[in-house]
Amino acid sequence: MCDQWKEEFEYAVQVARAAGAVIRKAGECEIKVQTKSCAVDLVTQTDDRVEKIIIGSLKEQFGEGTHCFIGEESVSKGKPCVFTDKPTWIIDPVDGTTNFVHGFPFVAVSIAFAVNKKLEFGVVYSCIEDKMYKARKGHGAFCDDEQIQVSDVKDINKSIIISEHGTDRSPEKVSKIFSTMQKILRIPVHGLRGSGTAATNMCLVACGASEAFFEIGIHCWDIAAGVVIVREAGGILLDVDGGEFDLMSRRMVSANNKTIADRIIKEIEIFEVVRDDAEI
Ligand SMILES: O=P(O)(O)OC(CO)CO
Ligand SMILES: [Mg+2]
Repeated sequence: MCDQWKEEFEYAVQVARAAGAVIRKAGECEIKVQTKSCAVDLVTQTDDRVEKIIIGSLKEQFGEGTHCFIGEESVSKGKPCVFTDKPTWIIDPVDGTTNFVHGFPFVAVSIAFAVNKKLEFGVVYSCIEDKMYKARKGHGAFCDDEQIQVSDVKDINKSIIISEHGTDRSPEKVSKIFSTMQKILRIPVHGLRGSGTAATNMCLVACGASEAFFEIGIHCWDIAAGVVIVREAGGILLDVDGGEFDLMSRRMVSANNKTIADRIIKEIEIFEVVRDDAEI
């Protein structure tokens, strides 16, 4: 029982590594860029190709009938984002597409697996850095073969906090995002950072480089794998209002401990986003 999903986990690590190699190679050639929801929400042929490779490999290995798949590019092409109790793979083939397009060197493959809507394991392959972050429920979190742990800092004044700006440039949202960031900077914290990939940001919390990462507007595929990695590294997940974390809500605070999380939550200006599992 304790080794349940071990085979799936180990296969996911292999698939993520192979997918990362495809992304690295594609980055050496000319990248054709298209847009999705708005002018700054970018997608490339590599996103589509890598998602097909990942889902194809998983289907071949574990059968199409029993497992479900939520993939960023499939959903953006109209596949409903339905999260059921069935074994479900949640995949972001290229997290940090904008970074990939610009050659900004933080791009990750994110693969998570959930059963009964509970996340069982997560794999984040930061493929330019060649770092494999992975965690299985109850088995700890690792970067390559080294076990990782969140930072033990409790004093917000000694923290580095991560957040991102997202792709929604409506004046109201941009103003709330920057107002929150200003308030956090003025606490003061040691610094505000953002790698451009939510999956990598969560791994930076998991390995103790940052005390917290929060964002409103991220998607389940950006963070699902990171959620397991942060939890297994000893960190916590909360909603931006301090309530229970909900993977489909597009709102998240991940932190090394509750003291840091609560302090940040006090400053977050919340704005509305449409849930990932909303019926459209
Ligand atoms: O590059 P992607 O997959 O669009 O994801 C972004 C946020 O949505 C970075 O995490
Ligand atoms: Mg993403």
